[in-house]
Amino acid sequence: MPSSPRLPVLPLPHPLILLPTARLTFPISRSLAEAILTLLDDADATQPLLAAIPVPGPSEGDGHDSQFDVSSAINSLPTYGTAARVVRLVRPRSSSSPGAPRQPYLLSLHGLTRIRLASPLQIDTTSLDTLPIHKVLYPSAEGTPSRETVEAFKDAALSLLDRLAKDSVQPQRKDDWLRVAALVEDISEQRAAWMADVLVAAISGQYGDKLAFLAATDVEDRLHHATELFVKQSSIQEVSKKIATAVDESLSRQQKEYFLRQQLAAIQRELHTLHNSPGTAGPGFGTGGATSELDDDDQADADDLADLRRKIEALDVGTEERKVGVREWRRLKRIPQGSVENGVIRSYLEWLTSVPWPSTSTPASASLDVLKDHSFLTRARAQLDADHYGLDQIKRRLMEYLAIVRLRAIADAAAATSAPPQTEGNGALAPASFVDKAVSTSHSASLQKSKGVKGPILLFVGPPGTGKTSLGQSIAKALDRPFQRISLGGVRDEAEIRGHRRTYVASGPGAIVQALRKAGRNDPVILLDEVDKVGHSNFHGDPAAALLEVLDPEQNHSFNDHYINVPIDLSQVLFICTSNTLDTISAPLLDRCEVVELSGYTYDEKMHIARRFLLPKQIQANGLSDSQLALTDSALLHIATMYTREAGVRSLERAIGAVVRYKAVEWAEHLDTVVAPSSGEEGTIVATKSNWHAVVEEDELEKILGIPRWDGEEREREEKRGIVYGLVVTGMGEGGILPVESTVVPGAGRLKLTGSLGDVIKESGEIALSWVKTHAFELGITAGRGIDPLKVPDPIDIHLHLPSGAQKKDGPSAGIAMVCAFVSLLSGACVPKDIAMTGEITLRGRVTPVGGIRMKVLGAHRAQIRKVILPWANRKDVEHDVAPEVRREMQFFFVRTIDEALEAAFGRGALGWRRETVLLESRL
Ligand SMILES: Nc1ncnc2c1ncn2[C@@H]1O[C@H](COP(=O)(O)OP(=O)(O)OP(=O)(O)O)[C@@H](O)[C@H]1O
Repeated sequence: MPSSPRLPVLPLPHPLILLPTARLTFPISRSLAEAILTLLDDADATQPLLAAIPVPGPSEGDGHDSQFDVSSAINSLPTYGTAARVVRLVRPRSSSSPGAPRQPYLLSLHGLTRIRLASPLQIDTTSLDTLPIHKVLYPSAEGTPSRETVEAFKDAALSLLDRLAKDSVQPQRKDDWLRVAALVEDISEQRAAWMADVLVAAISGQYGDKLAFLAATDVEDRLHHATELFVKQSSIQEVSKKIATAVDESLSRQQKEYFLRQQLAAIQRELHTLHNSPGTAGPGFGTGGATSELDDDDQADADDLADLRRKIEALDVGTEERKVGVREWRRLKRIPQGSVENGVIRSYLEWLTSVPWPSTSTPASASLDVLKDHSFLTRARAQLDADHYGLDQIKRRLMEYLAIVRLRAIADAAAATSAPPQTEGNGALAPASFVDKAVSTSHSASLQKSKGVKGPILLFVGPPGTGKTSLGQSIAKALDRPFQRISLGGVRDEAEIRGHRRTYVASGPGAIVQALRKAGRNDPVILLDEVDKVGHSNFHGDPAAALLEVLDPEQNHSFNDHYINVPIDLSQVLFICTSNTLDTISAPLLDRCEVVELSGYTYDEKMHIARRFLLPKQIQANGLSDSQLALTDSALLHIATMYTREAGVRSLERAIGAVVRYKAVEWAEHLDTVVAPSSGEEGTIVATKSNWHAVVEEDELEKILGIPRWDGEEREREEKRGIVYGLVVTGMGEGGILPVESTVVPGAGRLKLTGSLGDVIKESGEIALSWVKTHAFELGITAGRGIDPLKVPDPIDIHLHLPSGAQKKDGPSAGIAMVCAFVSLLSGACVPKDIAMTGEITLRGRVTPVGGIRMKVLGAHRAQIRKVILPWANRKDVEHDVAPEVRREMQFFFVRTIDEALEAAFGRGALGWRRETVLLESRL
């Protein structure tokens, strides 16, 4: 070790640092190189020594020698550094071309030992051309570190070396680290400090940490610094390894999948050419070399993509749908084929392009031509008549509706033609056309149009099978537009109408978009079936609110399906709603609709419908002809009255279908038995008709349809104390009769009500009993005024029951039936079994009007009831709504008070009235 206390000082450019035992090569300026050359010359044979002093950056400066400041040219250097031997100075090669930049000189130093500058030194590090000679001190000889410090150092060093060896990709490097680890394990305590210098110089670490390590002259201190540095480096190494592995894994999975798919495609191509080459019949492929469209996946895929591209190109430039289509197409191209994301985007694009946008749908002129035609209304009427029997009022209403649709469309078209001409956009999907221009399009024109006056939205209300759906179909046929039906029964989730957002797995568009796609036009007739059964606000959103948006002419020109996520114009769609009842339809929805009531058919109408529509339809559907099957009128009526008792004709159609099928089987068996096996020609079938019974009589029906369902109903209906018949409308909108049964049980004057009754109907029961109690003396039930008939002579309870206990019942219209039941029960008089009644009562004894009269009267007629007691205020309903043939066959009593109702029910003088009553009877 040289003993000279003065050495030339070389500041190392930031962030270089030279530790004892390490070697460092770095570029220096020409002037500095010349200064070092002079040193070399002076030193003769020996290699000259330098004091290599690190020049810290601003962040590291303060920790050690605070005078250092890189921003100024004159810097105070730290007072610690390394004595280094100049190993080599490389002169740059002179360049052949004159203008080329000169290569720098390269200086190699070998660190020997730590030194300290005897006094602080100020130096200009930016323009250094001489090496200042300065007095240096060699720190005192190193001592031996403590055992614990050395152990901690070894542990940290070994774990770092182990990690470095593990993470090394090159085997040679791995071996090197392991060899160093072996050395560290065997190192003695005296050599630990030296080992620390070697290791810290060899690994990468933070500059600040290394500076601190260099500044530590005390051995113990130095080992602590080294231990810290190793621990820190180990964890950095571990984290970076983890990140690298994670990134690597995800990348390699994608790449692997991509390569495998490519290979698979290549193998399939090879196999395909192999099987298609002449003379090679592939084993196990059956068809030999024959090509099947199922084999050529690649081609089909390419065709699909080309088709998709064409469809996007067909969208109008500047429209939202086009912009989204183009954006998604670009994404599709970026994502590897076969990946999940690719499939998701593709199916989205397929949906997007299959929506009938104004630009891609049938031109509006086509449907306008139909409407403009002078014979439109006549043809529409003919269509309605051809599809439906009767329903005169409804057909008249529909004709009005169609006339409005026509006038509106013609007025809209006139307004559109007087608007300024539209600019046509370039439809090609060439890259240049991807730049969407803000051109006005036919889409925006249609948005404009839709702001015109709106026709009403029809709502057909009626029991099942009364022709609501088929009326919708007839309207579509009359308008020559596609018909789509959306069933809303049981829809609880808004997404079923509006679609799921694309973030959902397996998301898709809602019912409206699906119907539009099936229709293939933007102006179909869409029937929203069973709007009364759509769910209301819940945690799945509010389907009723979504429906409101669809039906609201102010909003539906930009309907937003969550999946498609591009506003869709529904203003050209004709919506028709159907429902069984009005009770459960939300008020805002009802507000947007115009109600058309279909109450049900009389037996007479059913006979006509059956003969003209249902029977021919079933005969044709079952492969027979008119000459092979006929039903007598009495047989048809028997089916309608004894096997079905519904407002509509669906069960009737089903029953007729059953009869036709039975006869079809008989006909087939008949053919088998009479046609000789040798004569299998057509002519022989005709010849056998002579002994075939084509006509179905009434008495055959039991054999075919089983025991009549309603046979015993009339017989079972009893004229019994405490029982009267009320009139009801079921939840399906169907009218009918319902017995009101009451009986006396021992008790304490209470009223017991059963039969799934709601609050309103229970209150009716209380009112009825109170009225009867109040008038018990006048009615001859009690011997004196003020006597409670439920307490005197014996304390009793009254139990009132409405059968079909599983069905919920509510409403006030059973009021008079309950009064009659109580009066009958307490007086002993009976109400004849052919009388049914409906009407709400008040405590003062008035009878107030009720709803559903038409359905109730028709239901009563079907149930063979011939006398009906109704509130006086419902007189007009009967006159207007009930068919004349039904009115002719029935007797109506319109009553204003309970007194009148009792007289009508029990008959004049049947009750022991203790006062004069006035009966206002009216017969229609
Ligand atoms: N007036 C009629 N003339 C001819 N056929 C009719 C008539 N009314 C109903 N039908 C026939 O009855 C069957 C049932 O009718 P449809 O399906 O339209 O009933 P709906 O009222 O829509 O019932 P739902 O409420 O259950 O949907 C159809 O085959 C229809 O053609």
